[in-house]
Amino acid sequence: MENILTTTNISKSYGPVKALNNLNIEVPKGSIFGILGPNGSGKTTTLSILLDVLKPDTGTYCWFNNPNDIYYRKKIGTLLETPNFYHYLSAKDNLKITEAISGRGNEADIDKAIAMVGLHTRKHDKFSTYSLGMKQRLAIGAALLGNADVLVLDEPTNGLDPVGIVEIRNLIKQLGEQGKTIIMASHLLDEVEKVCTHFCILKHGNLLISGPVKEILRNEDILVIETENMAALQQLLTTLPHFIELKQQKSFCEIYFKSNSISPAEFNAYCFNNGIVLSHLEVKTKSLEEKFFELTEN
Ligand SMILES: Nc1ncnc2c1ncn2[C@@H]1O[C@H](COP(=O)(O)OP(=O)(O)OP(=O)(O)O)[C@@H](O)[C@H]1O
Repeated sequence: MENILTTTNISKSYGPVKALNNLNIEVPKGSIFGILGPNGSGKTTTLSILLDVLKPDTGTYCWFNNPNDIYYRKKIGTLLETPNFYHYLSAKDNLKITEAISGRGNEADIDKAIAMVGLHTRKHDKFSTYSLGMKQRLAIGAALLGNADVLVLDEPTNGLDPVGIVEIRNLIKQLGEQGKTIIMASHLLDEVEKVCTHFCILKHGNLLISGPVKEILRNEDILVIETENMAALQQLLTTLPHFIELKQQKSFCEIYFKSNSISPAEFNAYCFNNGIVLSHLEVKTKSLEEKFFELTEN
């Protein structure tokens, strides 16, 4: 898959604080790429460098596979902090002002951007009458002006109520389906898991992991089972080469295998043929939360 962005060994310090340490990430075209990390992990520093607001101490980055593309910023819409819209003006008039100040887009783009963020029927209403989610959708609309191919969003659901959060998450997914590449910083595991196709995790400026959400969360298969014959099962598991570990919960247990090593049907048959009857068998995907704590604790 073609990459929209590649970074090579980017480092940045603020005095004694190493905010980024040799960051190497690749963002595939058309992905929704989450930059995940706790407060102070280097997310905003990363976005600021990628948008040329801040210079890295060392390292390089390349947008659109073309290091000589001097117009690349025109193809990137950004939402780094909430824009100051005029409360007494409509969505359309606010975006006209944004367009005039930024020089991005034209009249037709404004209507298109408003339609893309689902504010078409409210475009003549005053900004002050909008819900929080609508206000943030308009901010994303402003980032879309000029028909940006890429959106860079810093914590796009910060400060929103639950309804607003759902609105923004759905909008980001829709824009991804329409072919936009979206790079978003977030400290919410759940958000990244629900919205992103790819992600990386930063901690103290170090990259812990990067790649497709599905692959990272699927490098182990977990089977949740119940049986009355636990002792025999434990004995049997030691004979399976791809068995990793067994975690005993209250009434059931979780069995970890290397990825794609045994299907649930094969495991069930293997148990049955060895005299062990399973009263429950279910496949579990590791949550991003489990993976995150596993990575950050190591
Ligand atoms: N202008 C600055 N001067 C000094 N230190 C800074 C500056 N900006 C950031 N830092 C430090 O660099 C580190 C990374 O900060 P950064 O804002 O990039 O992290 P973040 O992951 O975006 O955090 P948050 O989620 O809180 O926004 C932190 O330790 C922060 O205190």
